[in-house]
Amino acid sequence: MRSERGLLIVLSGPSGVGKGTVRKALFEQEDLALQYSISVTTRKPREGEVDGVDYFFRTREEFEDMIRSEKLLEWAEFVGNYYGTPVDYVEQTLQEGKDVFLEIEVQGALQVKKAFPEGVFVFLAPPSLSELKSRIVGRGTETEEVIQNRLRMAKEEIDLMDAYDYVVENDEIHLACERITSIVTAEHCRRDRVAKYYKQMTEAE
Ligand SMILES: Nc1nc2c(ncn2[C@@H]2O[C@H](COP(=O)(O)OP(=O)(O)O)[C@@H](O)[C@H]2O)c(=O)[nH]1
Ligand SMILES: Nc1ncnc2c1ncn2[C@@H]1O[C@H](COP(=O)(O)OP(=O)(O)O)[C@@H](O)[C@H]1O
Repeated sequence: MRSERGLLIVLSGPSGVGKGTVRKALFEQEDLALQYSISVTTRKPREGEVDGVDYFFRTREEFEDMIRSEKLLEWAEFVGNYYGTPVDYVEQTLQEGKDVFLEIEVQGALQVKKAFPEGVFVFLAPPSLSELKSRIVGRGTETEEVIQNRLRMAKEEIDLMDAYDYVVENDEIHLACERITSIVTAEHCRRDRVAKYYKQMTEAE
């Protein structure tokens, strides 16, 4: 039997570790049936990014309005831009019994943990800091100054690893995906078993 609410899965970790890449690979696995929560950001779209698909691209005024009207489950300012998760989509989708997947930075993940301690928190870790730097540089989307800022933040973020339920190394994309898939499957099993025994106990009362 399946518990009614969906699972909230939060993938976080330092910029450049491969969160976006691993998330895209995970969403190619249809059997997982994860629902991706599209974030709102004030960052300018990169080439090829589409509003409403990659992000909801908004102005700072629009974003601050969303904060004031409590439309965000969490939000953070990251390297000069705002990023946030629309709360209604997450709530509605979990209510429908579907699993919601967030891919967010570390400060936001810690806020979600306070609001949804029952969520599954996964930290994606680089094989090493030098590999992390090569990935950010290799992506070629950031200036040297932004790269230095992101690396500085990465060191602070790695310090917060311990707050997560799981740490998954992103050495190879397919291996990281397999590990996350196993985590989701195991968490479903765990919740289903708890729900089964809970039901038996309440029926026996
Ligand atoms: N807190 C928070 N972080 C987000 C959200 N959406 C994306 N991020 C994170 O913001 C950081 C910067 O994202 P982005 O500018 O797209 O760069 P990239 O992920 O490094 O390619 C990444 O660590 C994202 O995971 C969100 O809704 N909330
Ligand atoms: N396992 C991996 N091995 C080698 N390169 C990777 C791996 N995962 C991601 N990358 C590369 O690292 C760079 C950063 O990945 P990205 O998904 O944009 O990171 P994030 O979303 O965490 O900022 C990209 O160029 C991507 O192709």
